[in-house]
Amino acid sequence: MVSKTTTGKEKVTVINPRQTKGFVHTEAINLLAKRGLRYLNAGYPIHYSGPTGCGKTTLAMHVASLLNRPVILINGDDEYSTSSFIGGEQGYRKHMVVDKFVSRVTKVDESYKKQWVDERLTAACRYGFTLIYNEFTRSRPEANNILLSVLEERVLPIPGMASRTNSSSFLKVHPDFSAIFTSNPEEYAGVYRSQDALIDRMITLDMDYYDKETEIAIVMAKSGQSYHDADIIVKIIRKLRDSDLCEFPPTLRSSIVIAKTTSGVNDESFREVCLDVLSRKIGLDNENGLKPEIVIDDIFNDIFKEEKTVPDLR
Ligand SMILES: Nc1ncnc2c1ncn2[C@@H]1O[C@H](COP(=O)(O)OP(=O)(O)OP(=O)(O)O)[C@@H](O)[C@H]1O
Repeated sequence: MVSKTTTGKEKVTVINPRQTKGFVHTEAINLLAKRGLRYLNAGYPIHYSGPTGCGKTTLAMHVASLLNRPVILINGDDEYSTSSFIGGEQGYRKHMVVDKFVSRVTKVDESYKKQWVDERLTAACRYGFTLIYNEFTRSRPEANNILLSVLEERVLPIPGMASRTNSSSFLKVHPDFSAIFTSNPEEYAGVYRSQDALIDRMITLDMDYYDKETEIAIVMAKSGQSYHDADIIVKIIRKLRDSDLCEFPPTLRSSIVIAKTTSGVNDESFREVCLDVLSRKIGLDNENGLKPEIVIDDIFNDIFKEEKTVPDLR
């Protein structure tokens, strides 16, 4: 889907998004993309908020590709500070003039200048790229504060840059700059509560796991499984997800892994793969005291009794 380039002298990696070949379009996905584009085109940042593995990042990349601008990706991180986003003065640039105009006399004129290096937010604001800030609540709110004026006043304060460039310490945000945020409201470890002022500046579009037909279409596209087998895999995952027996509800990712590592529901390793992928989600000491094997076999029995051909699962 992406090809990467770097912006001029900066070390920032820019992704040139293209329409993905494997990207699945269904009514639910197209509607979320359309809603997002509506606000982005009106100049507002958007925020896809939903549980782990529901498809936020893939959707954000797809929406960004529709904007047809290069993309800069930031993944939220607790270690980030403001300079991780805007950049800073790094190293020196040496300027040397060697003058040999008069024979036998060499004049050397050397000067050193500190060199400003843009980081990702500065590059996106300067060139009008699309910023995808994935899982932004994993960064500390103090680090994210820099975004407040970018999103509202469309200026990026860059302390320290003015002295070097003799220009203003504010960068006017390019009119083509757009921002797409993602976060997981259910995550409680390693995340921060986002400041209200930041949330207030973006349009939050809530996501949930996709509907069954969308999940089947994605599993088929990712694995090449038949509709019949993708349907059964998705049923197993959704039953488990809705059962309240899981410590970590299985996601679309689990369906894709099972579909990609087996030849289908008749594969002799199918049950084993399901157990490998799903046991930790169920939890070894789940509250109901049920062993993962028992939970999975119950779900298999429920699902396969509806099927005409019951595969040999053991
Ligand atoms: N529309 C789609 N077309 C094809 N594949 C998709 C689509 N949506 C999601 N997927 C696939 O589903 C899986 C999960 O999607 P994604 O990584 O976007 O979820 P996420 O919500 O960002 O996850 P996390 O919260 O863990 O970051 C990925 O393998 C992705 O390729």
